[in-house]
Amino acid sequence: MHESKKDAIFAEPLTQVSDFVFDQRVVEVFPDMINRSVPGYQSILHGIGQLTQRFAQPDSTIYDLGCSLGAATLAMRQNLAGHAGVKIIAADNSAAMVERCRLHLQGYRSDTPAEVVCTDVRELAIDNASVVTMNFTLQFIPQDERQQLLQRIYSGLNPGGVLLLSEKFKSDNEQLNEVLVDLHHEFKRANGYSELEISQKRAAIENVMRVDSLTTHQQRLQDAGFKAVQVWFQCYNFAALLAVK
Ligand SMILES: C[S@@+](CC[C@H](N)C(=O)[O-])C[C@H]1O[C@@H](n2cnc3c(N)ncnc32)[C@H](O)[C@@H]1O
Ligand SMILES: O=C(O)C(=O)C[C@]1(C(=O)O)C=C[C@H](O)C=C1
Repeated sequence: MHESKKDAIFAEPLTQVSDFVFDQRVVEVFPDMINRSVPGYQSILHGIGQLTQRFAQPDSTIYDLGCSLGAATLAMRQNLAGHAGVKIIAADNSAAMVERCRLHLQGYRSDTPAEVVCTDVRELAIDNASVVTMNFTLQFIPQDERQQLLQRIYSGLNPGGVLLLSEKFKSDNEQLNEVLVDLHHEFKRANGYSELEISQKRAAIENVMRVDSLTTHQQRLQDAGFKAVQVWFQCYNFAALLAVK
């Protein structure tokens, strides 16, 4: 995944920055983009693998919602050897992502079947699930539809099943939020992004990626019915939560 082309999508000055879309151009540079943009991305993938090994139930389905190129699917699949009757359904509504994801998964051998479907996750039936992963996807769903989606995920999970939810978030404290945003920008600078790239990317995602506070996420998960919720990873304004049914 690290050997992808370098992300230079926002490197040149744009007269008008359009809303960010997961199109073919993004597909080509996505592994580089996400590794240089999300602090702890590789650690989160590793943790998703570990948690999947623990919580996957025999003869159940595992979901990767907003799978992009299948990084979380691969992390989960590598940890499912010996889990009988488990299959993975990975879903994304970007046709370009889905096409490349299918090719990518073919490059790895596994006994766990993985199907990649091109659909809006809000339309996907979730059933007999033991692990549902949303690795930086909920943030792209309109805020007023997030509760309903979480509710559907909860209903599709078996007792003891888990939701693995990773999100960029904002702090409830305005001053400390600025600190977190600043540390994240420093991280991007250290990874070779220029001020122009950072500010143009920020403008591009502003309207399509609305972030909530961790308090809001925790409250929603509780309201959906999850009996236990735990943050298991955090770096600056990026966090991963484990919610158990
Ligand atoms: C930041 S990427 C996710 C990264 C990926 N999960 C990983 O671990 O590498 C967000 C993905 O969610 C997808 N997405 C956004 N809204 C969606 C929706 N309503 N239904 C399905 N996929 C969606 C985008 O196409 C994109 O591929
Ligand atoms: O680049 C940023 O500032 C991000 O917020 C990163 C982020 C994410 O959080 O999912 C945003 C969009 C995608 O390109 C990949 C990563």
